Amino acid sequence: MTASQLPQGIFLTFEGIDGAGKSSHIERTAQAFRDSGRCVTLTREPGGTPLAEKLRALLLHDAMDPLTEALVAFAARRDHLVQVIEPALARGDVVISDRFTDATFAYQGAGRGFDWDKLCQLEQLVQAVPALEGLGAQHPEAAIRQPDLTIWFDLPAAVAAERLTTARVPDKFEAQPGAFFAAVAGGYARRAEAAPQRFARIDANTSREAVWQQVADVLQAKGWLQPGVLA
Ligand SMILES: Nc1ncnc2c1ncn2[C@@H]1O[C@H](COP(=O)(O)OP(=O)(O)O)[C@@H](O)[C@H]1O
Ligand SMILES: Cc1cn([C@H]2C[C@H](O)[C@@H](COP(=O)(O)OP(=O)(O)O)O2)c(=O)[nH]c1=O
Repeated sequence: MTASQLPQGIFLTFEGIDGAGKSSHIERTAQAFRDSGRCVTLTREPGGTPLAEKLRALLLHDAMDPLTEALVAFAARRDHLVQVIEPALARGDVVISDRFTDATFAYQGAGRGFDWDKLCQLEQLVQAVPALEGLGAQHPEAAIRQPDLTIWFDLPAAVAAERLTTARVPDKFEAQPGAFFAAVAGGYARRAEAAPQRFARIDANTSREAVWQQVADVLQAKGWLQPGVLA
């Protein structure tokens, strides 16, 4: 199959505070794309490559200042982009990542208070990829790799905290107080406001099936999936 015969790759990210419900729907989303005949690369951040997974362990468990956290997160992202995401998109895969750069803005920016403009500089540096070189002249936002769609599971921090009390042993971030997650949620809202064409907000404060129906409606509205595979 020549390059021109490959399907157009799709880059889809799931975002939201810990406990918002991302993991509960990401595999079902991947399977819906597989059932529609697409190859899927299902991945996560921080992580997705052996090196990025080592950096994940440091990020989730070692004490760091916000700049250090941001640099570790973006270092993991660069390896993830180069080793996994870009090759998968070039093959025409549907890449579904549990978290991406919006999480860095939400957690290190809004949650930890790190400078938003400096995060934008890191975003421009790390997400510049050969496939998009030269596109920035006409459309600056097209100059770097960004998700085609970000599904944002929006949930009040207090509800997320209730869901997590028995769910799992908390990592460094999950052990943060409620006010931290309220700030993180605000960070996601700020990113969504700045890029409304890229974000689809899901009201995650409802039943699993009602959340799934919202996800299915978004994917169907994009024309990426037909109703039959979303049952
Ligand atoms: N719609 C929902 N209503 C109630 N509990 C939920 C819902 N969705 C997920 N959960 C539960 O909340 C916890 C966190 O869900 P998870 O999908 O792991 O969230 P995330 O991946 O965003 O951290 C899990 O125990 C999960 O079973
Ligand atoms: C991608 C990313 C994640 N994080 C945080 C958010 C989460 O608390 C944590 C990743 O954990 P999470 O995605 O919730 O995985 P799990 O379901 O295994 O807990 O890392 C950042 O602080 N910055 C980032 O750039």
